[in-house]
Amino acid sequence: MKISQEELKQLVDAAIDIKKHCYAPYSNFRVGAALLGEDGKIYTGVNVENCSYGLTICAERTAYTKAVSEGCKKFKAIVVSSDVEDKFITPCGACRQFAIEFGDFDVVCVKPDRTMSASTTLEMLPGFFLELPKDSAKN
Ligand SMILES: O=c1ccn([C@H]2C[C@H](O)[C@@H](CO)O2)c(=O)[nH]1
Repeated sequence: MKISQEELKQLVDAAIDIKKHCYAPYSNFRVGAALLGEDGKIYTGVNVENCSYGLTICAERTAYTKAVSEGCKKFKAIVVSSDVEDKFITPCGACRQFAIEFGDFDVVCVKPDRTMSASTTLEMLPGFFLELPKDSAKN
């Protein structure tokens, strides 16, 4: 992992704490995410569900969207937290594709007891699709 133990601890704390803001009345499945930008800031996110179920946005994509809209597009790591105690909950396919758009960085899944499983965006989506527009450096 490229981040320090102190950064990891802060991300784990934030990912667990932010679950209190989840809006998951349909699944009752809470997910919290904490994303560390290369700007040093932590961008958190929660899953936000909708009565039209397919409109639901995952915690991870909430965090990426918050970061980008606040001017940060480069990331060091994301920590994903759920309430599931007996296995690690890993990002869904949509969140993996959303993440790889922003390059290769650490992805850490954490259980309520703070045990962790570490991976990277690249490991999680081999053979990914990515076609950046030619003038993407400007954006
Ligand atoms: O990586 C994931 C997978 C699922 N969910 C959310 C979506 C939905 O609200 C609930 C159950 O799928 O969990 C996330 O936030 N992140």
